[in-house]
Amino acid sequence: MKIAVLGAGAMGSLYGSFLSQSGADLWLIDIWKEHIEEIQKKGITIEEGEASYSIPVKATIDKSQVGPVDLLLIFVKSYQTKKALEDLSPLIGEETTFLTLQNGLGNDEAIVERYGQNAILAGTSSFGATLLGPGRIRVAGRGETTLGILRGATTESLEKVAQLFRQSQLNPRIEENVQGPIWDKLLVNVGINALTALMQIPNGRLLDHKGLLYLLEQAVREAEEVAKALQVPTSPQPVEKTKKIAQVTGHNFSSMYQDLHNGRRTEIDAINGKVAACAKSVGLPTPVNETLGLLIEAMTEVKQIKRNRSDT
Ligand SMILES: NC(=O)C1=CN([C@@H]2O[C@H](COP(=O)(O)OP(=O)(O)OC[C@H]3O[C@@H](n4cnc5c(N)ncnc54)[C@H](OP(=O)(O)O)[C@@H]3O)[C@@H](O)[C@H]2O)C=CC1
Ligand SMILES: CC(C)(CO)C(=O)C(=O)O
Repeated sequence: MKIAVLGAGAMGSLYGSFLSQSGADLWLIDIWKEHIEEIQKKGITIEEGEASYSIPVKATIDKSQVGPVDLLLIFVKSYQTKKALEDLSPLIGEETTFLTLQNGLGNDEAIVERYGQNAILAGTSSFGATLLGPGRIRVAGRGETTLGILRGATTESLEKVAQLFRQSQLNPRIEENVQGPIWDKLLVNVGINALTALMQIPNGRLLDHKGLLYLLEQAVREAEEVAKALQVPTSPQPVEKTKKIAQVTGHNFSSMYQDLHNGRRTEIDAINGKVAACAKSVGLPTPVNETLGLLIEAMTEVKQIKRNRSDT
């Protein structure tokens, strides 16, 4: 199978290097020249626990070098998705299947809007990774990959992708309705990410303060009500699950904390912002999610974080 990963950051490099070990013809594509040049020279260097190892992977900034692929895995940040989908003609043929494992809502819609004629898969990843520098990532933890059909794909093609993920130690789990796990993950991010970013605290500290815990619970409950109204089959007890994850990842800094800390934009629009937007469409109030969205937006301005040329 010929595969391209668009967005070779923390997660793209992790998935790309693992998938390449299954023998797939795999390409990493990114806009960051220095990173790609380092991968071309040394492969992806992975730190995991005390171990450090390198996996050779083909990498390029030039899509025309790759040609049409069977599977295109999108791993840019959610605010980069629309722009990243613009110029994919060298990679896309009639048989190309898209796959998004990005966080938040709206990535799948953006792919459907532009490439609705192609087969599209979606899912979630509970692996964790950080980009350390050009050609180098740290795998923070291994988890599982949920996979499901969004549009146009056959169960055979989904199983073929799952089989490849199995061989690549990416622990796939096929889901009948993939919106369920996408929202399950969203509910956790809704409760943890913005609050930790605003307070500049690790995840576990949310549990130590009555007020923060209240806001976490309210944000998740509001989003749960929206999911119910939209008839998304989420798992039970999302508030308890979110608190448990805050506890288990107690010393970790959330991705939104890290983005703000590193002077980057956040995925707030695809997380709390999208919950608030979906709520409006079904006539539900989401005051806590709206407030968190406004505060992160203000913080982004206060820190004078600029949009990249790759963002929408
Ligand atoms: N990191 C994690 O542990 C997890 C992340 N996720 C989700 O996965 C997604 C990716 O996250 P992550 O890997 O951390 O993000 P990163 O920012 O590390 O990686 C994204 C990469 O895509 C590049 N990029 C941007 N636009 C384009 C484009 N048009 N074409 C090619 N490459 C482009 C970026 O370059 P530049 O930096 O120059 O913009 C960057 O190198 C997000 O939705 C995130 O929420 C999900 C689970 C865990
Ligand atoms: C689960 C959690 C909150 C872990 O930090 C996460 O997914 C994130 O930081 O984006």
